[in-house]
Amino acid sequence: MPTFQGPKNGADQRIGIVVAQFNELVTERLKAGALAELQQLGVSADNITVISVPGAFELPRAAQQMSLSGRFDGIIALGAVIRGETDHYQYVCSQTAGGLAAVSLNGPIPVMFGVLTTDTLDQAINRAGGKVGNKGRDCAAGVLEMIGLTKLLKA
Ligand SMILES: Nc1c(NC[C@H](O)[C@H](O)[C@H](O)CO)[nH]c(=O)[nH]c1=O
Ligand SMILES: CC(=O)[C@@H](O)COP(=O)(O)O
Repeated sequence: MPTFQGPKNGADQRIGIVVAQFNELVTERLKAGALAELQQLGVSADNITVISVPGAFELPRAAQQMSLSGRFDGIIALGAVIRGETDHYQYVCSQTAGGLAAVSLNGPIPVMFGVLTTDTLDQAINRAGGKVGNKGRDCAAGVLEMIGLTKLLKA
């Protein structure tokens, strides 16, 4: 049975990265991981645009503007939502995830969900280059694959 997997070669791919500033101790590490992986996969630094937003809740709007600009082939959205004392966490997580999913589903290009949603700072750091890995790196590899699939299935 044939299965399709998009190429992970980044040559000529134009990538938008939108990063939340909230918990920047974590999100800067996610960004570094994404940039390192994109470079290793052959994406030119000239083809990467990074923009920052205040927090995860603002990621979907920025991703939508990037998606509709026509200037990108794929988007990586990075953030770190860490539970506090109230139920605010639930609203931020659900609206951020739902908003980014809608931009990816309804827009012309793929959007990768690189938003950590954790109970503690340690859990977030462990997933931003610590012992569990780097979600930014994961999203970088994934966005190239999704771009390849998008182009393959559009053809
Ligand atoms: N608590 C966290 C937030 N909260 C801020 C929201 O994302 C948003 O910027 C604000 O409600 C204004 O619209 N953001 C994170 O990224 N991470 C958090 O842990
Ligand atoms: C995820 C959040 O918005 C959270 O950091 C806010 O903290 P708190 O619930 O203690 O106000």
